Amino acid sequence: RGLVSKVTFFTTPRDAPFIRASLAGAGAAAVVELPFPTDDGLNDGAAPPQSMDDELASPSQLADVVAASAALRPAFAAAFARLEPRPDVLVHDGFLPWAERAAADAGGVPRLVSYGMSAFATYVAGAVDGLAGLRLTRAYLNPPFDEPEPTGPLWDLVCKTKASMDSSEGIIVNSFVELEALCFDGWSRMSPVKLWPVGPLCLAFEPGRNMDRDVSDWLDSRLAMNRPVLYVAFGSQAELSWTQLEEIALGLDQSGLDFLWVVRSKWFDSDNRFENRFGDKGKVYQGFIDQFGVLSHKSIEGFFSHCGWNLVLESISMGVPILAFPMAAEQKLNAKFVVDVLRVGLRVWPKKREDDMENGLVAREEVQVMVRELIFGEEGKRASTRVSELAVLSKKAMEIGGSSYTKLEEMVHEISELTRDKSM
Ligand SMILES: O=c1ccn([C@@H]2O[C@H](COP(=O)(O)OP(=O)(O)O[C@H]3O[C@H](CO)[C@@H](O)[C@H](O)[C@H]3O)[C@@H](O)[C@H]2O)c(=O)[nH]1
Repeated sequence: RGLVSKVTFFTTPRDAPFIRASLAGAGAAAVVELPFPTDDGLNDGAAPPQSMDDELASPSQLADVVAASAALRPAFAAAFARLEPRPDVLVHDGFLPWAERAAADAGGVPRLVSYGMSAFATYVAGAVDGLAGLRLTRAYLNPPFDEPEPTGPLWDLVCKTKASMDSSEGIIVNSFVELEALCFDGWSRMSPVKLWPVGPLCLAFEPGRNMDRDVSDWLDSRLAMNRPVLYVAFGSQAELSWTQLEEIALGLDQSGLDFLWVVRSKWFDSDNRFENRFGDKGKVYQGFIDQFGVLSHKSIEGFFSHCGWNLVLESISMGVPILAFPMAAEQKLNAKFVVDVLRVGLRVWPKKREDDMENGLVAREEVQVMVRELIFGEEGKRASTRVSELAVLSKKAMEIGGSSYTKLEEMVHEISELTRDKSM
């Protein structure tokens, strides 16, 4: 929108087509590809995935993927040094802490860190003080963060990430002031590094551009019959046991609701135990779907999901209440925020069973009762009203003069001042 004159994206050849497609029509944006080195074993079969979008990637491999990405630093530094004119700012993902040294080596280029989590989770990760009216226990954290003295590769990664954020000029958050006001206030009391909420970024796009015809036809048919649809998707990285998948399948089937369920390819075994299983009421989709498009469809009245932060924002932006089934990363915190703070959703709870004492299963009865409560129950109705209000606020935030638009302007202005001061 004319705030920045030139942007260069650095990415790997694997992700470049996706970045280019997203930038179509975005004007002065260039893409530079940085291939992974081939002589360090990264490309052989035993190597970790090179992206968390990889079908093989699991949350436990995050630290491996990040460590592998450090091999890109020499190529990045060389390409960065060749940029003309010299860049005013480097924006990098929070999970690339090696970018700090690259920026220092390039003569101290100021950095902004783009961090994928909510302001709430970002605040909790660094906070000493609690947030008023909110009770959190270690049960809302996943290993190793629920330990009194965490250790291990994930802990080390989070410490490095935090250090690179603390030494940056600011942190870009996909959120908006009105959604997490309490957390932005709490953060500004705790840290001199500014948080810049410039989202929900999904609203920069028109939803439904890449909808599969088969999916939109099926959703249209439900709308025509006035049958609400529950959308079910647990993200690309969820690791669900067969037993748990079966409980979900039985619960959905017994709920009598119409549902669209996106499943990972690896969940399809040779028996194809999900395809054609639910008849006309349950559509199973295998692979990557246009999720934002699905959420924007008028037939969708609830989202049963793992509560990754991006989908939480997409669901809120489209006014769809959430049934939370948090699994990995900071998803339990997101679920807490969605259910108890924003009050735009409900949550399923695992039941301890003798055969699964460690994690407990979310049982079919729980699934059946809670999906119906979300769509038809009193609590679901309240969540639906509240999420519709937040959907309006989210769109206002992204409009010209809205809070996220204004924050973006302020951020660019501050960085320009900083570079001007440095060059004087
Ligand atoms: O078939 C699919 C699957 C995903 N998506 C999109 O991909 C993104 C997925 O992001 P998110 O909802 O945050 O889920 P994860 O990929 O699981 O996110 C990881 O990263 C998030 C922060 O960036 C954390 O909040 C999560 O806990 C962590 O699992 C969203 O925009 C989805 O709409 C699709 O469009 N189609």
